[in-house]
Amino acid sequence: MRTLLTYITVFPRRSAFVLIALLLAGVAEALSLTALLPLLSVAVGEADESSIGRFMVQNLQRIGIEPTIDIILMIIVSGMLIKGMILLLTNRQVGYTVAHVATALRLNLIKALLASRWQYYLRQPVGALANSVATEAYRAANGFEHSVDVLALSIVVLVHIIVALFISWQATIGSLLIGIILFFVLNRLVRATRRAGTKQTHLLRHLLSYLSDVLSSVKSLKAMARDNVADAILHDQSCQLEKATRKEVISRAALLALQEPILATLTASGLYLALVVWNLSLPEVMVMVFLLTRILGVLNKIQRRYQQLAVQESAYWALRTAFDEAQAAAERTTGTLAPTLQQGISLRHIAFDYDRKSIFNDLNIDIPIKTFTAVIGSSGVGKSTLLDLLCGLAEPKSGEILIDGVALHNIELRQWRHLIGYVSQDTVLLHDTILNNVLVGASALNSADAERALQQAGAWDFVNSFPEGLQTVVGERGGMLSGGQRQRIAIARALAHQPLLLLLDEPTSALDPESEKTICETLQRLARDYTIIAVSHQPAVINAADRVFILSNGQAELLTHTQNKNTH
Ligand SMILES: Nc1ncnc2c1ncn2[C@@H]1O[C@H](COP(=O)(O)OP(=O)(O)OP(=O)(O)O)[C@@H](O)[C@H]1O
Repeated sequence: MRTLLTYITVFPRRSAFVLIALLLAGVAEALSLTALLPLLSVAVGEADESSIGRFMVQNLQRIGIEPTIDIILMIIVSGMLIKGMILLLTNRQVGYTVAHVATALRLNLIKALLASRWQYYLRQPVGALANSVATEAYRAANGFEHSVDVLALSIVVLVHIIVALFISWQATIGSLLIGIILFFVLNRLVRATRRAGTKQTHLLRHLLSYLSDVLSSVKSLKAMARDNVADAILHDQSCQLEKATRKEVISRAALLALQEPILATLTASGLYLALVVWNLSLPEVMVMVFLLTRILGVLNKIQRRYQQLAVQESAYWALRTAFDEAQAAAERTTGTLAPTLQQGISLRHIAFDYDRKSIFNDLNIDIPIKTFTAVIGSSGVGKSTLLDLLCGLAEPKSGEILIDGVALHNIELRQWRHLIGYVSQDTVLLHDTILNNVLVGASALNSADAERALQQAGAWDFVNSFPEGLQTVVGERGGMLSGGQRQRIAIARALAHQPLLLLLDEPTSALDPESEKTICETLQRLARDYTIIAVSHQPAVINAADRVFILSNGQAELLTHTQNKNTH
């Protein structure tokens, strides 16, 4: 019930549309079948005493239609045709709505995740995210369909009951009692399905997070013949998932199989009472049988839909939890000022911790514009963290980052990031063309910008030598290119939008000396117009830089030229 109400409040307009459409179809069916049986029996002169039959005959006669057999049959057929038409339109609307709900859930989650704090994002397993976006969103959208269906069918059963009460209140009450007994007897199966659905959601998340981790490191695992370790764990998780799926299918099949015989037994008992114990007339019994089957048929349908909802709802709640958590971890954007970079960047007394691990305790760095600064230091000292602080992916515990004298927390963060070109330590390209890899996320740029950036990054010669040129597809994670080629494409990506500040994390670690020299010359040339900060261990980069900072003990020291020479 909670899921049903939540769906309706989250998607009120869509729910109302679908509900009305399903209701119209259901009510058309209820009226055409339930009300026309007594009408038919009145028309053929059977002793049907029901008020609704007489009421309908009188009304037909009032508008000049004599309720003969052929007219009545035509009315029944027309009623069913109208119902069919309404159902067709309804199903179309339901289809559109399910697709819309799935898309909305996906987009909301992706948006919330991308807007979350970097530290939060880092903790999210990629496979679980892929699972949320792909399978959970689809299952949750199906859950939406089932929940609206349950609601619409409940209203239809109410219409059936109201019409039926006019025909025979005893038969109606009897049907309802049987329906309620059936509902409680079989509800255990619905609960079992819900448990299986929740388990499936949980297991699928684990399985897919693990799978994506294994797939991203498959090369080294294969090379060491350790792929069987992954296989064993994946096999175990897949078996558990299979078990949960089996339970769900069994509960679903059991509900379907048990509904009919239990219904038949209860109906037969009712008939026995009616015919033998209460000695009711045959027309009365016929009406009673008809009502029993119709009302119980709809009640059964409700229970089956409810069971389907029970399987799918866990996907919705898992998705909702992921969305709420991502929203709670949204990046705080306190700043409103438009950024400029005409003087320089200063870090003043910066302290920064990861949980309880102190990385910086008193970091002071000045970076004038149009300079090439290299940052060195032993592994794990905090070089990448420094870049994270500069682009606002991490926030200092205390101290200030000043951009042209303005504190970064007073600057509009997205505008500041638009001024940055960033090359990360691990170059992972998209499985797409070189052109799209360079222009990704910058819709205002075109192939001329990509070509210029590739030339600046020293990548144009090899790109141009490919038969497909810019349209060459680079393979999964850029696997069809060498490490150095991938790195140069990543540098081109950072240069494509002509940023003012270039942040490079080990930009030449995968390059041969010749390519490294080209990149360093490029960086020196770019430093005439841009401000460049490069984290690196490579002597070539350190030599090319105008200034070198060494990080140690949570602080930074500017090396003199002689110290610089001595460090390598
Ligand atoms: N998201 C994180 N959560 C917790 N600790 C982290 C996180 N990222 C990095 N660290 C820790 O902070 C320290 C500094 O990490 P950082 O990546 O900045 O080092 P680095 O100097 O760039 O290292 P390397 O030269 O090896 O790339 C490391 O000890 C690392 O384990």
